[in-house]
Amino acid sequence: MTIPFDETGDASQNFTERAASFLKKDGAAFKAHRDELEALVGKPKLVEECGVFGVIGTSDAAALTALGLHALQHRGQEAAGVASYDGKHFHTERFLGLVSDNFSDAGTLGSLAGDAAIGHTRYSTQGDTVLRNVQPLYADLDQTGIAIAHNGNLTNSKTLRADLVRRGCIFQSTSDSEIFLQLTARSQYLSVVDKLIESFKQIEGAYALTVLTPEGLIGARDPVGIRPLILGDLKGAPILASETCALDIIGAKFVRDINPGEVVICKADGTIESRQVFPKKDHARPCIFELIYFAKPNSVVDGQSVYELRKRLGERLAKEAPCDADLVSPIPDSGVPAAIGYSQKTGLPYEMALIRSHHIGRTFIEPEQKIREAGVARKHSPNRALIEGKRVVLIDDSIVRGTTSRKIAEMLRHAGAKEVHMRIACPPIIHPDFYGINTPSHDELLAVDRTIEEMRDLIGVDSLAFLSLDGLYKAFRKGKRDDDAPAFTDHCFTGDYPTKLTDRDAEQRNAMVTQLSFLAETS
Ligand SMILES: O=P(O)(O)OC[C@H]1O[C@H](OP(=O)(O)OP(=O)(O)O)[C@H](O)[C@@H]1O
Ligand SMILES: NC(=O)CC[C@H](N)C(=O)O
Ligand SMILES: [Mg+2]
Repeated sequence: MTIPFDETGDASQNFTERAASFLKKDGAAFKAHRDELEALVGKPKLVEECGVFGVIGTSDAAALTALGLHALQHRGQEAAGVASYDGKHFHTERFLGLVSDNFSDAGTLGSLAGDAAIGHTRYSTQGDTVLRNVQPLYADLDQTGIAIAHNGNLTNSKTLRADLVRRGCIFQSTSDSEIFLQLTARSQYLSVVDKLIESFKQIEGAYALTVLTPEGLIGARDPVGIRPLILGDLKGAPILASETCALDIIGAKFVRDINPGEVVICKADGTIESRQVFPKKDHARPCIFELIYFAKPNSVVDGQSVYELRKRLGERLAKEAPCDADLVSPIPDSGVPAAIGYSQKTGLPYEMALIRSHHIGRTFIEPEQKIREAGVARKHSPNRALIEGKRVVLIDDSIVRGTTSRKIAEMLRHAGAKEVHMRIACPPIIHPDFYGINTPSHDELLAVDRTIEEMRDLIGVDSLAFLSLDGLYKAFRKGKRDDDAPAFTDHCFTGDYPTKLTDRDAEQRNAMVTQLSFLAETS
């Protein structure tokens, strides 16, 4: 079988060996950079939005899962894990660090026996970056087992946890995702699928799940469809993944999105049973930030090309906020498609004012501010020869804490730019997120309680403009935002949260247990 990842592979090796060697080559440069960064700022807690994957009914299930996770690495750089099932036993391997750091030897992949596997790359939202929180999480149930990989964040997990602990449940992690296992274990239903579905009835918040059970590979998406989950097919073997880029790497076909509130049960013979466990909605309300930042540009999310959507954001931005400048440059990587759209619409030349190191990942999803700052400084360097004496308009997808924009503006000025302007391809982010993007507090967000002029001054640019909310919806071809039934989960701009926020409300009333565990998180 020749698939995109191993066109240059060694034909004398088996599939697992080729997958391991591909991951090893790809990981070496990244690892070198991580070591360098660690020497500079101390040991980082590697962190990043999670990616999930699952496959059933094929040999090499674990190797395919590791490749899928590698394609989803942009969603979580903190930790990675794979669980497999061989018909009798579950096997798991979970590590802190990148997929390529830990799944690049055939021995590790080979120990994950069976024709079904799931995997997870982690960007932590609840629970520190320690091994006990690394997914897939596994639990023994009555007469069977279950392994689970969760993308998203639950908004009532602390409340449920406190209640379960009072009733004698023993938690093994501080991750919100363990709630699925605890509630599933307590259900009186006979089948694992029914037990799991019963757990969903008590859970609030965002989840896209891949779950491994002896009854099959299960996929589930929360009733709103906040986080993405797709179904694919590899020569009759069902695949579940966060994004289509994970199908491309293994040569699998896209079948369809999993619907909000839907559970699919995939069997080893390729059959797929679908259950709509929450009322069917006309459309999902996916998190708008997936399209703006999280998803890979070559992915297709809810039927739309992420690259094309981001280009349209740039075109719309050009219409709303033109700029008198000599050149347009992206803040790479996520600013690139919008900058292309902005350049094409305005006619200003598209140039690279910043050169991006290929050995450093995403910085926003790093867990600590000092790592984020060092990351931006080492990831981007100015293209002095191009920008000296020029008026530059920089395009980025978003400003969250302002770490990137502040550093980059300073960098371009030092490199001799005559003017530095900034255009942002989404509105100001003024509300925290509780669904899987780690911005749970108002205080961290640059745009909270600041005017555009105050932000401009703080960032240190000559002018600053953001895309309007209407412009965002129009660029995504959704017309004007329908306030009664918005097409997206867009609370970061509007404050309109699509689920209850039980834990947040309890915290505001000071009615919440804040110390989840008495075991030090370093253990
Ligand atoms: O205002 P901030 O808190 O800095 O966050 C916003 C920045 O972070 C993201 O980039 P990141 O480096 O994470 O990823 P990218 O390489 O995909 O652009 C995003 O694209 C913005 O550049
Ligand atoms: N970003 C995510 O999807 C995180 C998943 C889960 N809440 C965790 O912290 O591990
Ligand atoms: Mg960026």
